[in-house]
Amino acid sequence: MFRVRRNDGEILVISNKHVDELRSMPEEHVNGMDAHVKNVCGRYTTGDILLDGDLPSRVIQQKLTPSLAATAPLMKDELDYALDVEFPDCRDKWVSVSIYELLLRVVARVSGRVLVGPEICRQEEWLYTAIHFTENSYAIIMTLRILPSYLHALVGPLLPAYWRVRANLATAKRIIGPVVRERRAKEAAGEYKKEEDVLQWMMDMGVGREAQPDKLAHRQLMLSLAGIHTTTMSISHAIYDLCAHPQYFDPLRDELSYVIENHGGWRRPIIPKFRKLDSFLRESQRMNPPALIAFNRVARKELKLSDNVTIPAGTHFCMASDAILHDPEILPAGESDDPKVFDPFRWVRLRDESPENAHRYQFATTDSNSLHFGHGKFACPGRFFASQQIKLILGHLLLRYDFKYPDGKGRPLNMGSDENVFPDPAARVLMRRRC
Ligand code: HEM
Repeated sequence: MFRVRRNDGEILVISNKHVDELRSMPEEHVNGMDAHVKNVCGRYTTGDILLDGDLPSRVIQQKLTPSLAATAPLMKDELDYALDVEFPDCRDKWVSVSIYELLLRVVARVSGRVLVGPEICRQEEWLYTAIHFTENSYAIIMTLRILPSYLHALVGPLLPAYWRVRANLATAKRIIGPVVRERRAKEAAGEYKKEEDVLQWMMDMGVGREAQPDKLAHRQLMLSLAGIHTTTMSISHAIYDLCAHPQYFDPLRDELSYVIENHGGWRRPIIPKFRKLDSFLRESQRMNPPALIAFNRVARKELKLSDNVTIPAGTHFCMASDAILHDPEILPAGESDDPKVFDPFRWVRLRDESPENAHRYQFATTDSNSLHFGHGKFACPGRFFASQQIKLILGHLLLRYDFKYPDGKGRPLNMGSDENVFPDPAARVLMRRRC
């Protein structure tokens, strides 16, 4: 157990042997949202809405995740459109691109189809707002974190990004509010076949204030913050890893082609059958995690853990998710004993080893050692959707394009800011159309 000092406060890093007793404690004792709101400087980024109920998580768990197979064809249609409008013409020639920047807009479009629905997901103003809300929020977070907390109230409102976030919120309300009201009016008139999207499910499941159009718009921005850049980073890392280890292009493409041909094509529920791709993504995330720490929680009460460890009330604590998956005692054996070696099919080999492993070790599976999506009550509810979206997009890219680094270039070093890890967004790769 040790403390990490950030300028805005201390975080206690505790052993993951405590995960199982902590993950099921009531949220009045151990709270994930308190830690998120602190991490995203909620008062200044408007992220404090996360403390105002858990409507998005309920909707994702109860409606989106069970409907993943049904949403896949909608996402596929939006992806085909997005690739046509966003990707460059690279037939018969190699073209240099910032794959991160291209993917950001593709992910905003494809996830938008399922989150905000067909009326909104192609509106340029929405795409701009959904993407820039996160960038403006991080500009606030990273500036304020340089300062001690007692200066935040003074400095926060002086930051241009503070006002840009509020402008993004006003735009989201202006775009989403009329759609909510129109859907409700049509429903009242009995002439509306409900859309199958998160906006509609939030309209249906929201209770009291939660269902107000302005609140729904704000929640949609928070979902953009939770899902667009994170998903883009995972796909970018995977492409950077593939270009650094090009011997894995063929096995992944063979699996994709085999499954598509033998299981009815992209419109059928084939994505869970991409087992090598799943394993590759999990290993890529192990090597390039979203953050060095995870399972951020705040103790709302003093916690007495089973081995007499006491965590005082008010403590922000977390676990060293990156170090855990680089610990040779913990990481399951792979082709090498060295945890620094990238072994993308180690997880699918483990899954094939025994029937009880069949559903373990997947990209979206969390356990006490695999914490990059959190674990337990506050674990990322969107991870199954993210997994589907990443495989859909990456699968299409691998079959449609070749990728490589420019001559003399290799994998760009990851970038970091406090605990967060990012792929270099400006790094360039070359791409060429294959078919
Ligand atoms: C690779 C992509 C993603 C990563 C790495 C990621 C990671 C995380 C992590 C680490 C947490 C905190 C878990 C905890 O405290 O135990 C979280 C929370 C959450 N995630 Fe994700 N996530 C991803 C994609 C998504 C997507 C696509 C959605 C939405 C559809 C989503 C929705 C949420 C929500 C609603 C929360 C709860 C906190 C909040 O509202 O911000 N995530 N995610």
